[in-house]
Amino acid sequence: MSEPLDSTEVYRRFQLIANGPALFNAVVSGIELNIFDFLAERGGADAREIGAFTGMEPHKLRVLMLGLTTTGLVEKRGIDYVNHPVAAELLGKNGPESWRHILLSWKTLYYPAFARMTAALSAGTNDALDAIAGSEPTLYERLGHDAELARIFYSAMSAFSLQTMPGLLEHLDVRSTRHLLDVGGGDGTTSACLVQANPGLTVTLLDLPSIVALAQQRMPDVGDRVALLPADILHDPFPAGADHALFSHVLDTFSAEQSVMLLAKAYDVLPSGGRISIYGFAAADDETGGPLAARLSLYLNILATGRGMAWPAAEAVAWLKSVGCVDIRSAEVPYEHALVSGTKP
Ligand SMILES: C[S@@+](CC[C@H](N)C(=O)[O-])C[C@H]1O[C@@H](n2cnc3c(N)ncnc32)[C@H](O)[C@@H]1O
Repeated sequence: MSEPLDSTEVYRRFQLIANGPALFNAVVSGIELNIFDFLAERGGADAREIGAFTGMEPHKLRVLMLGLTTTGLVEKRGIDYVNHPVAAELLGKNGPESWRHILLSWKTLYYPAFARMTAALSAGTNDALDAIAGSEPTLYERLGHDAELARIFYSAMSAFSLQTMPGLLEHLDVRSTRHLLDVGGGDGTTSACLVQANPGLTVTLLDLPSIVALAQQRMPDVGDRVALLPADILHDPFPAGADHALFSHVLDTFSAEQSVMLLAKAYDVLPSGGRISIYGFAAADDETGGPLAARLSLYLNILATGRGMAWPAAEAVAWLKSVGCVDIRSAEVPYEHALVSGTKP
């Protein structure tokens, strides 16, 4: 006898997906109302105490706590609510690496755009971008018009970079690197972590002028070890002098043709023995998952740039080969990431 459908994993996942937008927003409300930190600080609290803290009307709080306990992120023990260890770790702390920044940015930028997915995919353009001020073709360029949106976006980007940094620091081989080019280095989170972890290393970060200005404000003090260079990486030449080029979470925002062109530009300015590393979300090579890669790929196509995806690692390997690299290595890293590196002979 076949298994009843409602006891299958796919059915359980279907229910989670179908009810997901409500539960996602309940978690965001928990963040915005500081419920996770309140529970973290106190080790737990009952509805009356949470009500006094949030100022919420008891019935509305009851409904919100139903949503939060349904996610499993908050547990009920007797009359007390406590954070599950996952909530305590990812949401209960308010540092720059917190998942709070990621969820708040998904609420503000991603999910309004996802409601327009069919139209954007059918049109073949990132149509959802028309909700963001400006006339430029990509989200990154339009963020230059809205300082608050840029802050929300880069707080999330930085949090994700910090969440995935241990994988990068463990697998990126910079033992023989003197000077690294951080291509599309964003707000400098990655550059700063790399120079802090590798005492002999200096970095030149390339990004759009408005993002370089943001990096100037947001980067921790790393002395003169990170140089910031405003550039349009598609059109401006790459500076000479580096012996390693890193593309961290960058090629996913470009088409395959543009990615190969960018890798060739990096290859051209590197000396013999120089390395190119590609780091980022990677869909499974057979393109059947996972969720982080699928979400990012959809977001890129309907909103951010209208192209690109969480490229499978096998594709990045082929690109490096096509520009002339040898000794190409690929490592799977947590958070559905891959690091693919090659050497210029
Ligand atoms: C997803 S972010 C990655 C940031 C950083 N490398 C990291 O790993 O956190 C992609 C970056 O590429 C930059 N970028 C996109 N198009 C660009 C262009 N044409 N010229 C320069 N930078 C660009 C964006 O401004 C953004 O900072």
